[in-house]
Amino acid sequence: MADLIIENLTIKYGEVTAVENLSINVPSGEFLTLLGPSGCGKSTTLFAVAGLNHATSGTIRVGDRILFNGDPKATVPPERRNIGLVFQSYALWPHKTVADNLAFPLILRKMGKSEREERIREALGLVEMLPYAERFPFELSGGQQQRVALARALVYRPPLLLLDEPLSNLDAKLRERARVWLRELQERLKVTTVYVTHDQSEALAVSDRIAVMSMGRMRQLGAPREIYETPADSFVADFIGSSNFLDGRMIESGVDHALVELGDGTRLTTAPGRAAADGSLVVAVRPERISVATAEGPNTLRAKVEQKVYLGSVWQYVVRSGPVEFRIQTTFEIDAPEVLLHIPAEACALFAETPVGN
Ligand SMILES: Nc1ncnc2c1ncn2[C@@H]1O[C@H](COP(=O)(O)OP(=O)(O)OP(=O)(O)O)[C@@H](O)[C@H]1O
Repeated sequence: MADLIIENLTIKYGEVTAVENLSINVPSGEFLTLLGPSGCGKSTTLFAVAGLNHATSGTIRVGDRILFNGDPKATVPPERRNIGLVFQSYALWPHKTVADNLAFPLILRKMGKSEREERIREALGLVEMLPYAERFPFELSGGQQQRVALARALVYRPPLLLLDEPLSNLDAKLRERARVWLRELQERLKVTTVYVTHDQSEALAVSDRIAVMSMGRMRQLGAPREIYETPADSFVADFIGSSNFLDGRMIESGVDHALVELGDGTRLTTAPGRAAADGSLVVAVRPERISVATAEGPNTLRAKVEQKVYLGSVWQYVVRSGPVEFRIQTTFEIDAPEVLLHIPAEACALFAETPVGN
């Protein structure tokens, strides 16, 4: 298996800069996810690694092997990159059986019949599809077809596996099961994997690390928990999970804490952070981190309950304190028109700007 190294990758389509100065190092055996909203450049990045589009500048290497460095003579064509690729559409050949679908990349590599048969058996065994070897794609469910597509990508034992929204054609239940299974398989094979999705819960569930992208740039790279709990900016705080963004101003900025004032005059002690030059800031706080308090104290505030929605496992509310409106979440029902809330200091991240980007 091998490291994937992307350095200063820029990809332009005429006036559009789809990817800008992207650098990521994916160590051997890692499961890295490119996560971001539609159009942020995830697929363009993945396609550049596969050699399916023309990068403008930068370097792409697998281990010591240069795949792209801007010099056309050094660019390795896609069929010689030896990368396993799985797309959203399974792209199986409809007129070939499952076994023949897997045989094709091996025939291209001029592999002999007996070795081919052994590899096909091994790959179908990995994805638990061995009994279906002689079926045609139309005789399989969507989930089974996706397993075959994965087996076809793995059959020649590539050092690098690229997956572009591979589960998005599956229904929600199957999708959840498939991601657990996919992650287990990847851990077993230790194949370096780059996974593209716009689904944050999928990214949090399967990845060793996540690269959050917006408008062609990487906003944050880190382990799922790090991305969720300490977002680098307000875009990440907004895109991963859900956050309240409360306008305020900096009263006191310390090394290990800050004191801010919200629009209703409430003062909150928060984690340290930045304000804009004029002292204005936004406090990002996740609905599930706000709790109902039993007595007034530091970081408590009284709010009117304006909306209530039952979501099955939790209740969600919109509450208001003066001009400050935010969402909270509880596992029990609040019946009163007013509620006393506690916002823990460590649950408050400060940013100089409200979220921008897509
Ligand atoms: N062949 C192309 N010609 C011109 N612009 C393109 C081309 N392919 C992609 N783009 C543009 O590049 C940007 C990034 O597209 P890309 O497909 O990488 O986004 P994405 O994050 O994968 O989105 P999605 O989740 O919708 O697939 C978009 O603005 C898109 O319109």
